[in-house]
Amino acid sequence: MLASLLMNQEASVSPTEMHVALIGMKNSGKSAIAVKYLTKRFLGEYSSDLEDTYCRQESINQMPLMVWLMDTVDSAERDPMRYLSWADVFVVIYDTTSRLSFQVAEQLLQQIASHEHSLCTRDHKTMLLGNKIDLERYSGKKLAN
Ligand SMILES: Nc1nc2c(ncn2[C@@H]2O[C@H](COP(=O)(O)OP(=O)(O)OP(=O)(O)O)[C@@H](O)[C@H]2O)c(=O)[nH]1
Repeated sequence: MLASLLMNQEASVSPTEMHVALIGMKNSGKSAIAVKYLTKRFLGEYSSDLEDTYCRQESINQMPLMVWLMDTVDSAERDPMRYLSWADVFVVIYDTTSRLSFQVAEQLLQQIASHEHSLCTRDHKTMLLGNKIDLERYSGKKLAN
């Protein structure tokens, strides 16, 4: 998923670094996705309630690209500008078995769109990512139409 963002990124001006913010409702799987990107494995145990930023060096067509990944925490008390003013790429994550997490994702997409229109001239990319599809498949739980 992040690799495809990187491939798209190379089509524009070659950047030396990229800021990616993982946002979404609590428990949607942001930390799991960060851990998977960083370690290439799905780990059941990790600390997920801390907000942190990680980096990983990628190589796209032999050009180095430093990817900074902000694993955010869903908290009404924190200022969304911490990621809105920072990220080049927003990955909005929802849990495919939770309608509420999809509604939160919709609100986040609106928040990003209004930030882009009113405050920010930088070019962003935004991706909506449905997570936990394994649960949807095996438990039969899925969002109603
Ligand atoms: N079955 C399944 N479980 C997942 C998946 N992704 C995450 N989980 C589990 O869902 C729970 C929440 O995942 P987290 O990565 O902590 O979610 P989060 O969005 O970072 O949560 P906060 O940091 O509290 O906002 C954990 O128990 C994960 O192991 C997935 O793709 N499939």
